[in-house]
Amino acid sequence: MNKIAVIGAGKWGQALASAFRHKCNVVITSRTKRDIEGFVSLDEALEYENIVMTIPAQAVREWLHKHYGFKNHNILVASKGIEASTGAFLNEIYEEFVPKSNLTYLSGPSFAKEVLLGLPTALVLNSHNRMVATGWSEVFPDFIKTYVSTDVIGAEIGGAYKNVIAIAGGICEGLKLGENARASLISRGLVEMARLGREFGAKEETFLSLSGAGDLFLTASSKLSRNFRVGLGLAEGKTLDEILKELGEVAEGVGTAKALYTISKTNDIYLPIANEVYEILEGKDPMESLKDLLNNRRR
Ligand SMILES: NC(=O)C1=CN([C@@H]2O[C@H](COP(=O)(O)OP(=O)(O)OC[C@H]3O[C@@H](n4cnc5c(N)ncnc54)[C@H](O)[C@@H]3O)[C@@H](O)[C@H]2O)C=CC1
Ligand SMILES: O=C(CO)COP(=O)(O)O
Repeated sequence: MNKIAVIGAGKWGQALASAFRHKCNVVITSRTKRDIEGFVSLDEALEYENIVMTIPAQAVREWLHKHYGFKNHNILVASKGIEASTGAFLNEIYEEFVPKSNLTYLSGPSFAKEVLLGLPTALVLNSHNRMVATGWSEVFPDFIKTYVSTDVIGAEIGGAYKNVIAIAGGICEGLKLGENARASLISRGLVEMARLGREFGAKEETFLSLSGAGDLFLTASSKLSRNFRVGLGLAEGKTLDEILKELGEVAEGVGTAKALYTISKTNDIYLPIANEVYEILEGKDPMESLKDLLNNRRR
């Protein structure tokens, strides 16, 4: 594996392209032409056997329908999110278009900005096909340590869920609720994430490591996180439209909160923090939400 095509030239696509260039020839494409190293047309990118997908979760299904035909590609899915309109996990969507054995999912704490700077990072390659995941692990540069796992659904849930808890983390910070509140929020968020994981057959250990706790601790406590910044904006009383316009980048927690709300109601799974985040995004006052969450009558 020494030639890779990255699809989606946003922050994560460009950071991964630069990381893979340490060992491979890399091209990159996106829906609008960009003046960046290795930019090619989508048709040319789809001729590559090894493809990295960084298209936001809410756009994936439509993109695959419009542009994709399977040609024995090995695909590394690097996006994190759950489809808002259906509650489908990314692996379910991709598996409609690509055989399971050709799919690997990237997870773990990794701000694009730090990867671009070559700072030490540890990530997990999750696939039902351990050999394919190991193949991907070999193309990462030395500053990125990689682990291989077969818990695809655990990684999917960890990567998507932490974005919603990161919004809650930003709200907590914006409302100046203190460090105690933040630690409680993050640890109860982890419990919630693992509870959902159990329902879908994920392994408990996945949530205790990079794909769960690791990514959650990072994102729910840092202004580098776009989702955290959405929470800060909500605490300041800005509308979601204003916040997303200012952000100018994707914040997957917004769509994923809606998906989790649907999953929680449909399957009767108790996900209190995620559901409060969804209600805040729908207009509930964050302070009211907080009182509801911290009320001792609720468990
Ligand atoms: N930025 C980061 O630190 C990390 C991001 N991710 C995940 O990677 C994914 C992408 O994030 P970023 O690149 O940071 O976002 P971004 O906002 O910087 O870029 C998104 C890219 O997707 C493209 N895009 C948006 N809608 C599209 C559509 N309908 N069809 C085709 N292309 C479309 C945009 O043109 C842009 O190139 C997200 O799922 C995010 O959660 C994962 C790990 C780290
Ligand atoms: O997934 C990420 C870090 O692991 C990026 O988080 P944000 O999308 O919130 O910036």
